[in-house]
Amino acid sequence: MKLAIGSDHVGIELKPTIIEYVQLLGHEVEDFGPFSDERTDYPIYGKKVAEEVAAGHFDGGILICGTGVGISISANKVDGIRAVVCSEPYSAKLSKEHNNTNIVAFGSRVVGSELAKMIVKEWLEAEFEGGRHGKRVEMIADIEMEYSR
Ligand SMILES: O=C(CO)[C@H](O)[C@H](O)COP(=O)(O)O
Repeated sequence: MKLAIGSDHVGIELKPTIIEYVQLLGHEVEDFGPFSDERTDYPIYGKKVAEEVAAGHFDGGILICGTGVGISISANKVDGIRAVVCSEPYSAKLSKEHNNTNIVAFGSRVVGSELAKMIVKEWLEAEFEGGRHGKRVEMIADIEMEYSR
């Protein structure tokens, strides 16, 4: 898979470990910043990665901030994005199988590097099941359409 990754100043510490890990799993990954640990604002990077994924330039995205919450909320504001914030691998796996998530997020203040790797691995290896879940994901898109300007 071709993946986009981004963080904020809190998530930046964990980011190289995750980049190295996904490369080890055989994926290609591009970092959309930040590139220093100077305090910054997570919506910048949530939006950047989400736009890249929504445009079809990448197969999926990985986002890291302190909790994973702000950066995933920001990503979810971009049309076509279904970002999940996870602190355990089960939800990561099911979020792909049932909800066809295209971005996984987590918090570097919440999970350690080993748990983060497990979350990423489960998410990358899972596949959308379609069927009854397809209809529900379409219903999410309908809500998005209803509220888009
Ligand atoms: O988790 C986050 C957003 O959900 C951010 O990483 C967190 O809010 C950053 O806080 P601070 O500026 O105090 O380091």
